[in-house]
Parts: sequence; C-alpha cells; structure tokens
Amino acid sequence: MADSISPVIGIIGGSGLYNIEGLTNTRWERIATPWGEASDELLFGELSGTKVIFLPRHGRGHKIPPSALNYRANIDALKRAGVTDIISLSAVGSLKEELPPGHFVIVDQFIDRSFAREKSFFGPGCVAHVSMAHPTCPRLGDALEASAKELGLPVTRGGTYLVMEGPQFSTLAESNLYRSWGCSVIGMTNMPEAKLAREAEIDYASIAMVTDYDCWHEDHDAVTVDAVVRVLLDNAEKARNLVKSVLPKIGAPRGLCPAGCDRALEYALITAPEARDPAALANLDAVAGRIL
Ligand SMILES: CSC[C@H]1O[C@H](OP(=O)(O)O)[C@H](O)[C@@H]1O
Ligand SMILES: Nc1ncnc2[nH]cnc12
Repeated sequence: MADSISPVIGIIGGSGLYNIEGLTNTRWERIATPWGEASDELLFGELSGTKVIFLPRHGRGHKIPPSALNYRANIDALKRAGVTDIISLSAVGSLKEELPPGHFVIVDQFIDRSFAREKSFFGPGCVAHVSMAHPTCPRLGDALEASAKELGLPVTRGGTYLVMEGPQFSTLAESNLYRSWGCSVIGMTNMPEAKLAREAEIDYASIAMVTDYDCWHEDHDAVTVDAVVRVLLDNAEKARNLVKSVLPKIGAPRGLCPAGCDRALEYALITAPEARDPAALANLDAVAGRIL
C-alpha cells in the first residue's frame, strides 16, 4: 500500500442535505456497482484544491427510506470513485438533556439495533471479520472538532449513536431504554454505513446534528417530521460551513491512518485462498481489491 495518500473526501448528506454548494468542476455521475443501485448519482467536484465526492443518502428529493437504502451500493460506489475518507452527516434525536436541538455530536460509538439490512460485503465464498471496536476515525474527528470550534458551533466530541430500524420513531419505553444505556443520540442510518465503510477500508467520521428530543423529554413534544425539518434547515447551513472549513484540514497528502482504518482488511479474511468463490471475489474488486 502506498504510504502517501492523496485524499478524496466523500460526503454523505442526510435528511435536509441533498446538495453541496461551492464546489468547482462539478458533474453528477452514476457509478455502477455489483451490489445494485446507489441512492443517486455522485456529485464530483473540488473545494480549495481537495477532491470531493458528494452522495445524498436518501437520493435527491428524499425518495428512499432508511430500511430501503442500498448501503452496500452507496459505499462501493464511493470506493470505486476513489474516496479515501467519509464525512457522514445525519439528523438525529437527542437522548440527553445537554444535547439540545441545534447541537452537533462528533459520534465515536454506535449501538446497532437495525435488523432489516444487508450489513456486509463478505459472505458465503469469502468470509471476513473486521474490527468495529473503534468505528470512527480519530484523525477525522480531530479535524471536525477543530473546525466546529473555529466556527463557534455547539459541538460535543464523542457520543454513542443508537441506530434503530424505523421508519417509525421510537416508543417512550424504547427511548428510555436507550437513555438508560447511556446513548447520546438516535437515528436510522449510520449502520450498516459505518460497518461497510470499515470493510471497504475507508476512514469514517459521523456528525450527528440534533433536531429533536425524541419522545422522552417531559418539556418537549414527541418528535414529528415537521419539527425535525424546522431545525434541519438551520443545521444544514451549519453543516455546509463545517464541511468547507474541514476540507483544507483533511485534504492534504498524508500518510497511512494512525488508527489503521485504511488497513482494516489486513487480518480480517479467514476463507482459505483455494476455498474462495470466484463469483464472490468478483463482487469485491473495489472494496477488497487491495488485498485479494
Ligand atoms: C426526517 S427524520 C428521520 C430521518 O432523518 C435521519 O436521516 P439521516 O441520518 O439520513 O439524516 C434519520 O436517520 C431518519 O432516516
Ligand atoms: N428522534 C429521532 N429518532 C430517529 N431518527 C431521527 N432523526 C431525527 N430525529 C430522530
């Protein structure tokens, strides 16, 4: 693996973030993948000399619900397009008093309660187990924290994102259960996105932008889409500024990721070379081509 990496930054835009302004040399291009269709075409562009590739997670116009997203196609398409680092932007509900609507959380842990999604690029014919102990990249987290502070955004470094299946919001009993587990925020999309980014050896960071107090807070109404959208527009503007500010910090040529995010597959494959299924391997050309 080359020791000098010229970063290509993938931005995954969540609810309310269907485009990214200020890029130059832009083009929307559909990338075919062995896993089916990504949510939309990818927007290729540049910002302050850094290559950026944007994907609206739910497609332009927000057409795809969390359970129907083709997470594998999204991550494969970004990998195929050359992405080395992903900044994932998401709307979330808050599970803590001190994280009010408008607050940003640089997530560092997840609890994955989703159950109706394809969660791995690997399977019969080519089995792999990557580490998810530390699912986000501290190097990207450092840069995001510095930028958020420079911009004066209300930000918390670290927090656990509970991934629910949805599309319905949680019951009060569920919301209180997740609070008792110490979770910070709740959303429907960061898993299996983060798992697949790890399998694809792409450094991953998640900014969770609080839109509501879910349904547990006695002084706030239970979450509705209407309430989420009202806060979302303001959050989206702050998120665009954050992206503009962070790109110069993470866009310069760099060495390998100190946390090893970009080498996650090095010790993960367990299927003996002679037992590997050629059809399974063919699908892994982008994700695992480096080690196969
Ligand atoms: C519109 S509220 C529920 C919706 O918003 C979040 O999506 P994303 O993570 O893409 O911003 C949440 O996970 C739900 O999908
Ligand atoms: N309360 C909530 N639960 C799940 N996903 C959300 N996205 C935004 N708010 C949410």
